[in-house]
Amino acid sequence: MAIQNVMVIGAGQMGSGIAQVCAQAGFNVKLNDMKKEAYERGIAGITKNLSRNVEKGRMTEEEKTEALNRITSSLDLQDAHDVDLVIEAAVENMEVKHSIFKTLDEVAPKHAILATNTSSLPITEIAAATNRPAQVIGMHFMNPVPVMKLVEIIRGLATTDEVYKAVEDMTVKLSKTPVEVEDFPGFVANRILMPMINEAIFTLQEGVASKEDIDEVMKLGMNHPMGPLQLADFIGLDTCLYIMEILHDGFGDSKYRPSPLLRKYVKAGWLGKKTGRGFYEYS
Ligand SMILES: CC(=O)CC(=O)SCCNC(=O)CCNC(=O)[C@H](O)C(C)(C)COP(=O)(O)OP(=O)(O)OC[C@H]1O[C@@H](n2cnc3c(N)ncnc32)[C@H](O)[C@@H]1OP(=O)(O)O
Ligand SMILES: NC(=O)C1=CN([C@@H]2O[C@H](COP(=O)(O)OP(=O)(O)OC[C@H]3O[C@@H](n4cnc5c(N)ncnc54)[C@H](OP(=O)(O)O)[C@@H]3O)[C@@H](O)[C@H]2O)C=CC1
Repeated sequence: MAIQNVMVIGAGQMGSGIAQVCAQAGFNVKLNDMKKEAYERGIAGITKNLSRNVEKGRMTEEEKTEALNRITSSLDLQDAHDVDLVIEAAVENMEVKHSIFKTLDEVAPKHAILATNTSSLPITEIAAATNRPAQVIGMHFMNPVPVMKLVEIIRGLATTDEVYKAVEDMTVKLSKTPVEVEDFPGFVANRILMPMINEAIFTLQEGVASKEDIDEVMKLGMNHPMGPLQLADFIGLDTCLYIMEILHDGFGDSKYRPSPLLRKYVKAGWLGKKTGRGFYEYS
């Protein structure tokens, strides 16, 4: 199954990173979002990252221009009519993903693979919105996409070996390392990472230490590159809350209950770095 034309849905922090690495690897990319401003923000971030690569001698100015020329803007899902692979990276919400996958199933060519970058939502349930569940798969990149090596690949109940292999090959072409994971709440990455972040938020809520000190303990004590509260801000507190709710619902175990402080911040619109304020403030 040859993949050349890719559509990435959602030009936020994950979608723009995915579009960047696909374009750098030689794929033609349509970067779709509902708003032109979101696309423009996404492409500005990609341009900045590629310019940094040129400055650092990792690519030439010509290669940068070629990569940018491979990315085109899309504001309409109908543009999926000629793609081989879609990687959906819109908001972490089942209703939104169902609606996107339903439309994609109607529009995309019969052979096209429909992948989702969901952090935690069941692939099998997303696939059920389509008439091609055999061609639906999870392709879970890590943030920041251009830097992080891992992609969790998650099969839905019906995903075929051929589709798995095509996505695995594509991941290697993107210079990433694929790891196969079963369709279980939070997969592997977030089943382990997110309870740690949630526990750090409970630790803050209970006044055990300041946010800076909680982060310092994990950075200096465990050699984590970022403390858990800084990482939560980086991921997005809305996404962290969605993931905890999926774990809580999926396992029915109270150990996954989201911290009330996390809920409060999300209700306040303090979503982390992307909104300028979360546990920390960003200018
Ligand atoms: C929620 C989910 O579903 C799954 C997830 O993704 S969970 C989140 C997983 N990600 C992590 O855990 C990230 C943890 N943090 C880190 O690894 C590091 O702090 C970091 C890579 C983000 C930054 O590294 P750092 O050494 O602290 O800072 P810095 O020196 O500025 O950056 C290192 C390199 O990464 C690049 N970089 C940092 N942020 C970047 C971004 N957002 N986009 C592109 N490149 C970025 C920098 O440009 C720099 O590259 P050079 O080699 O050109 O210098
Ligand atoms: N943040 C992280 O660390 C990681 C996130 N993920 C997953 O990636 C996905 C995206 O997350 P992230 O990039 O952080 O989120 P962002 O909020 O940064 O970006 C999401 C983008 O998708 C847009 N969008 C929302 N609905 C639609 C739609 N129907 N069609 C097209 N675009 C849409 C949003 O527009 P608007 O803002 O206008 O709503 C926004 O521009 C989520 O499923 C998340 O769980 C996976 C790995 C890591």
